[in-house]
Amino acid sequence: MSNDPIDSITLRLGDLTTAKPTQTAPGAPPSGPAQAIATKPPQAQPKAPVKQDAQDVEDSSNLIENRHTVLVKLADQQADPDSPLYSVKNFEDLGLSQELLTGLYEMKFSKPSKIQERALPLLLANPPKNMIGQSQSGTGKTAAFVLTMLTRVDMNVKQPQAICLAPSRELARQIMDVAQQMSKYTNITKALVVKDSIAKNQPVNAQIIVGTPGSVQDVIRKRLLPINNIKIFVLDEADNMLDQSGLGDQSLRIKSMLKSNPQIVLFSATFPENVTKFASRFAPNANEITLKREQLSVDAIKQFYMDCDSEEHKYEVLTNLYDMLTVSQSIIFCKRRDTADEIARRMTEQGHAVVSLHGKMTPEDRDRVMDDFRRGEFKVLITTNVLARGIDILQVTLVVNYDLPLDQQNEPDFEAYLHRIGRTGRFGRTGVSINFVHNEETWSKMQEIERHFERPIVRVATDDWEAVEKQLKSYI
Ligand SMILES: Nc1ncnc2c1ncn2[C@@H]1O[C@H](COP(=O)(O)OP(=O)(O)OP(=O)(O)O)[C@@H](O)[C@H]1O
Repeated sequence: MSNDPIDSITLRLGDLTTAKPTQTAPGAPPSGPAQAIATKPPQAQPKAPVKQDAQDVEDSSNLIENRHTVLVKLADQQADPDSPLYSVKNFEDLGLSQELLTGLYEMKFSKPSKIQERALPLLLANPPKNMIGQSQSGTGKTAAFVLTMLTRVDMNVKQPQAICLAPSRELARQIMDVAQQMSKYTNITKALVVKDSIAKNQPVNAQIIVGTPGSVQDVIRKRLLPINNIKIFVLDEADNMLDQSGLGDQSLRIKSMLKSNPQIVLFSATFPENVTKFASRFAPNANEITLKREQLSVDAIKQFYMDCDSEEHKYEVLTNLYDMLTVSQSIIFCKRRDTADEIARRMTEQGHAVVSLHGKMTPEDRDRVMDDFRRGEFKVLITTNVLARGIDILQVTLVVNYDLPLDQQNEPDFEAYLHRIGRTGRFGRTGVSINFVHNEETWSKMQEIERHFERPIVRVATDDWEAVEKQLKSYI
């Protein structure tokens, strides 16, 4: 088995002999070398002197130290050909406009990851070609498709030109946030189309649309969103969007309504066999960047399991874990919404700063909870598979599978597992995932997962908390 994704990544190209990289984003002509771009970090505003005690001083120097360490580690990884973050090129070599580059540098993106370096020239080439792109969780797929959507916009056309669909409102909001930041130095207009985000009967004329399938389908059907000028149609978490009966039907229906022959772009960390054929039909003659199964896991995510005696013992182990560890932020995944609520209620009673989020909540509550968690007001988010995919919060260093992810046949859901643990260990950071098993059946399902990804899931004792602390602390 090769550990080098560059050697073993499969790159299937369509006929590129006539393709040229797009040089500019319309309305954003290139000028001058990259060095001319605003690369300096924004100047800190002078503040009135504040009294700091010794603890404060220590904390802020730690922060600087941590950020420095992360950046150094990232630079090392981006220079390591074995890493999915490796690249030989710079963003300036990838055919992006000056304005987008300025946005990127302000976001502290200094070098592309492997998927960005490989996918962007193919995505931006003319005539446009479809793309099926796969890369490990947290390796920067969002930037690849958001930059493509932004580059495809013709500023003279004041109508929607790019649609991106995502499986959850939280992910759609996050993608919109990335698009806002990346396009900060352009005049490109954007609209989020999720439940309750658009006033009733209000037309949607923004150039970039990001949303969930149901809501987007709804505004198109009501003829509130003109689709004659759509040039690019992106499905993030594409395997999920094409597989799930509801989302799959909706995505397919939206695609069939688009008569402008848009470029189809599918991205995900996983493309299980049962959807690859459908994906190829959905995005015909696509350039394909795919990974082998054994390349899917992010090695920086250390995987553990804890042997519990019973369902109730799982809760006890969970609270012991949180009493012992100082985790910056973490996500606990449960199978059912009521389990998520119940654990949140009990842990809150015991004094932990936790919150739950699931599909039964109102959109307003979901947004509030997510925003609070992003701001760090809660350290623990308890949720279901609704947040398994795409959510990017760098402070999350621990993921707990309180219930193992199982599919409708009660078999291990390998894709959900990979996406869940991928909420940590983002873009070169380390992370820990812990699976709770409590009987023969869950233990054997966990072993199937271990065999599937060919990565060890290491046992952590539940009777010697000192040992547990030692074992986990260095990673979290
Ligand atoms: N070139 C880059 N330089 C620095 N940071 C980057 C770069 N590209 C992406 N990032 C950061 O890496 C993190 C992960 O990126 P992103 O969310 O796009 O991953 P992903 O591949 O879409 O993951 P998932 O499969 O979980 O959806 C984000 O915080 C993003 O801002």
